[in-house]
Amino acid sequence: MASEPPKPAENLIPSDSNALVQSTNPLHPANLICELCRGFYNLGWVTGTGGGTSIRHHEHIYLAPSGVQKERLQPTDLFVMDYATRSYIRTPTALKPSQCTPLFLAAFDKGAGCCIHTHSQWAVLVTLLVEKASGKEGCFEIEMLEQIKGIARGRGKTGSLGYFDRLVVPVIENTAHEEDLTESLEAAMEKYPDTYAVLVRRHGVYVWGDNWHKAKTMCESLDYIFQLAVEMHKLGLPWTAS
Ligand SMILES: CSCCC(=O)C(=O)COP(=O)(O)O
Ligand SMILES: [Zn+2]
Repeated sequence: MASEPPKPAENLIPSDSNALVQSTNPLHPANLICELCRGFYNLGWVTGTGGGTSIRHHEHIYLAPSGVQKERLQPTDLFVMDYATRSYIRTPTALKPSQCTPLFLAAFDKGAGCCIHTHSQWAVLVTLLVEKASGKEGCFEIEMLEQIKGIARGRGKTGSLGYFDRLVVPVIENTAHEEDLTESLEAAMEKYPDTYAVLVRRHGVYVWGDNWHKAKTMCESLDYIFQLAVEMHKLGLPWTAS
């Protein structure tokens, strides 16, 4: 998806490679990523090209290009990676894969089927408030909100968090380059094995789930909670009882 109209010879891809991304099924990952990114753009989650989403479909990883307007993605813009070998089996001409690729792969290595990265302003503001409250390292913690029930209990566990459960989302420090976040994201995943999200200070959030439906539900629930938390803070209301 170049910003200028393509020259006739550009974006020519062998037809067998196109078969990986062309389907009349709206639930095909290539169609889903385009539809999801349009929705995420309208939520302010992937503004100015940042953020995005990736889906694992059996042995294939579907990835958007880097630095493109995510709301205008077409299925033929997508990269496809073989998960086992980490080699690209579809590479659109003149495009680079998302800088978030190693972070998405970290989520897939934990069993995720979909990972969403947003630059939501609510997520960014929450990381600033956590910084203020507890110094450099920290977690966003909140309890007694109905929407917490939108978050799964943890990997290998059944069901969702309950109203009286505390939601804990680790915060990692931002880096100059997206891919350099990978090590600290993986460390946070190890330290908080039940988490489905990691906030990135002054940057946004990574949210993953067993499939696109669960990842989207949790991302929406978290964004709602982050917004509420910012408003609660402005009103002087605490996020937790203790
Ligand atoms: C304004 S985007 C800065 C880089 C970034 O944070 C990001 O998420 C990039 O994602 P992409 O998929 O466009 O490589
Ligand atoms: Zn980002």
